[in-house]
Amino acid sequence: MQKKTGVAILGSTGSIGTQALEVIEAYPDKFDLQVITAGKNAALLIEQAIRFQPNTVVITDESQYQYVKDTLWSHDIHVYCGEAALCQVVEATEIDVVLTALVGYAGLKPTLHAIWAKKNIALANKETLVVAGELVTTEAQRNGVNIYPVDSEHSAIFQCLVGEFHNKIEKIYLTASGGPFRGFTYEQLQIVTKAQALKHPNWDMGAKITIDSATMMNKGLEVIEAKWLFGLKPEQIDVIVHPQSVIHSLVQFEDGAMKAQMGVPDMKLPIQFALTYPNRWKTDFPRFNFMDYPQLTFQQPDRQLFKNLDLSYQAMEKGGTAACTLNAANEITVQAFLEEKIGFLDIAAINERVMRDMPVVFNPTLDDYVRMDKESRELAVKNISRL
Ligand SMILES: NC(=O)C1=CN([C@@H]2O[C@H](COP(=O)(O)OP(=O)(O)OC[C@H]3O[C@@H](n4cnc5c(N)ncnc54)[C@H](OP(=O)(O)O)[C@@H]3O)[C@@H](O)[C@H]2O)C=CC1
Ligand SMILES: CC(=O)[C@@H](O)[C@H](O)COP(=O)(O)O
Ligand SMILES: [Mn+2]
Repeated sequence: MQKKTGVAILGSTGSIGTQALEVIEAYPDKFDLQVITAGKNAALLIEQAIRFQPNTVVITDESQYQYVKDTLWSHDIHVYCGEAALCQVVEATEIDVVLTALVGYAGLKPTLHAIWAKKNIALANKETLVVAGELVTTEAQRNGVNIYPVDSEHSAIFQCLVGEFHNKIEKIYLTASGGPFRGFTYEQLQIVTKAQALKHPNWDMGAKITIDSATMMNKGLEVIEAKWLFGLKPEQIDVIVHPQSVIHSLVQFEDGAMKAQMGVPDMKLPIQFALTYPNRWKTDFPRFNFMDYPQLTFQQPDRQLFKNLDLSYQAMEKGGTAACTLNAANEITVQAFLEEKIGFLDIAAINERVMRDMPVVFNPTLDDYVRMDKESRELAVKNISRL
């Protein structure tokens, strides 16, 4: 009998995490769920732990540790809490692959620890590569670790590259839905609400990425993610708005041939492929029906109105800690928008100011990233208080 794949899911209570559990549940004889973790949602973590009986659970929010531990006392499950625990639990011998489904900068250190422990990574947490792509990809190479993309666009590119890894990429096109505010004017964007911004036209996702999609920062983060995953230069990465989100992205090779990967917008397929590469396992995921999509359309993104996309290209061109700064500012401004402390257009405006005013450290160490993340957050908070 073939050995089961030992899996750790960091962020099992989120949108990607819960869908990953559906994938795991469909193959009980092939996956061995070792670790699940949550930020604050203790109730769901407990429910998942009882259902899936992993070896270990972590609740990052320390105030909920006793509750989780007491509730799971009769189960043979290790319970830990805090950020440091995330970095430790990924190192367990039984784990083959770590799915990074937590959101934001919090993903960086656990991912690095998993890489240092020589675990393959199924990467949903794009911020890890945005913040520290240089360090993370170097460490992955040094440790012989594969990083399999989960993000739908990067999974699409990766699927197009299977059997083509020896061929040179001329260019890739990342498709963007354009978000809920595609086609809006400046005046309209001035008065959009949090509730409107949280309504993505095609995908049901966590709050932070949904706001990022609305500001097109998500596409900017994905451009940087693609640079590191596929070793591309900025001019080899283009963004095309495709409102239907059916073509998940495209690769153009040196002979001019283009390959695209398409399907209904459903994250379970990219999650599963990241866990089963190079194999495809039979699923009952929804199938594509051409008659549901009589027209697939394309347009240029509006880079003047959706400034975050350009800021991401600028950060990528600058290199060093520039993207770490942009990401930090964006995490603060998105949270402030979600708390209704700033308006929609303030997000990109403050991100731009923080990028302009923060120095850039080149050839950064992990300590440099940690410091620049902290200082960039502080500067973003200062900018918000000045509004
Ligand atoms: N959702 C999607 O379809 C897609 C998501 N992604 C990327 O995947 C990642 C996850 O996104 P998504 O699932 O939507 O996000 P969610 O907000 O739905 O879930 C985030 C998860 O991370 C946990 N978490 C949040 N903050 C922390 C923290 N500081 N420390 C530890 N754990 C934390 C949450 O725990 P809790 O809820 O218990 O507090 C939850 O389990 C993001 O980087 C996103 O950009 C990429 C492509 C598509
Ligand atoms: C599902 C996924 O991968 C998201 O990143 C999605 O692509 C967001 O949509 P936007 O194209 O609107 O950013
Ligand atoms: Mn995506």
